[in-house]
Amino acid sequence: MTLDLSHITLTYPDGSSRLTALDDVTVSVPAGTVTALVGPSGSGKSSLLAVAATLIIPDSGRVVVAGNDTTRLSREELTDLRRTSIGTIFQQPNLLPSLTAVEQLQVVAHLAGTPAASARARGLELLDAVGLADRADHRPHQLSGGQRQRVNIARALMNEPAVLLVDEPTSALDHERGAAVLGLLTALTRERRTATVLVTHDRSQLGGVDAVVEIHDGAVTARSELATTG
Ligand SMILES: Nc1ncnc2c1ncn2[C@@H]1O[C@H](COP(=O)(O)OP(=O)(O)OP(=O)(O)O)[C@@H](O)[C@H]1O
Repeated sequence: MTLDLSHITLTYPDGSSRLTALDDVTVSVPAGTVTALVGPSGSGKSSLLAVAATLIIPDSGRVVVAGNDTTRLSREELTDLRRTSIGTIFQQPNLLPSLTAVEQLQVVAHLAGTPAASARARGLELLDAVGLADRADHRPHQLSGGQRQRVNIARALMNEPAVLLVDEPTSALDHERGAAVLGLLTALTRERRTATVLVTHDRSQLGGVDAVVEIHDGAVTARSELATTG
């Protein structure tokens, strides 16, 4: 398993008491597969993703990323793990307006200490993998919404993460572009062997995923394994 969340409980302050956002949630995601996390608004999906990203430390439970038990890591080691092993893709691409597509990717590699020439080569390779080889020198305002989300996906893969965390990546796209982005995410998950978690409201988007975990009021209420090719 490349991502193991076991017995995660998370509470938030709520006036004089606490609100239980996650209640003993266990999810394991093998390399090369996509697990969809579905559930109504407020059910705890984003909280679980933030726990998996090691951005929120749960009250109890264990988060193991690429074999690293994160509860045992120092703050510096966690930062390092996030940079090297976890890719995140959120609803809005959040690209830097003044940088070209390939430069968006190079920044990530630069922060991880990769030499500039190899970062550019890898950036171009990834833009090719997401179908944007001919848009490498375009800035965000020169790209469509779907193309911006593809740059975002390529950027998340720049440091070869073991874990890919994806939150509603198609919410800003029409159905056709959304389906294309999801198809791409599934294909890249298989090809690059990431353990991918996909948060979605939309059940029509579950076609290519390997497993579905349903969450209600912070607890897992159903799980199903679909065709696994990973
Ligand atoms: N920082 C916070 N402080 C207090 N309560 C929070 C905080 N973040 C989330 N919550 C609460 O925790 C519960 C789970 O929220 P979460 O954002 O994880 O749900 P979600 O399933 O991702 O919802 P949505 O689909 O609307 O994004 C909700 O009741 C929410 O109000």
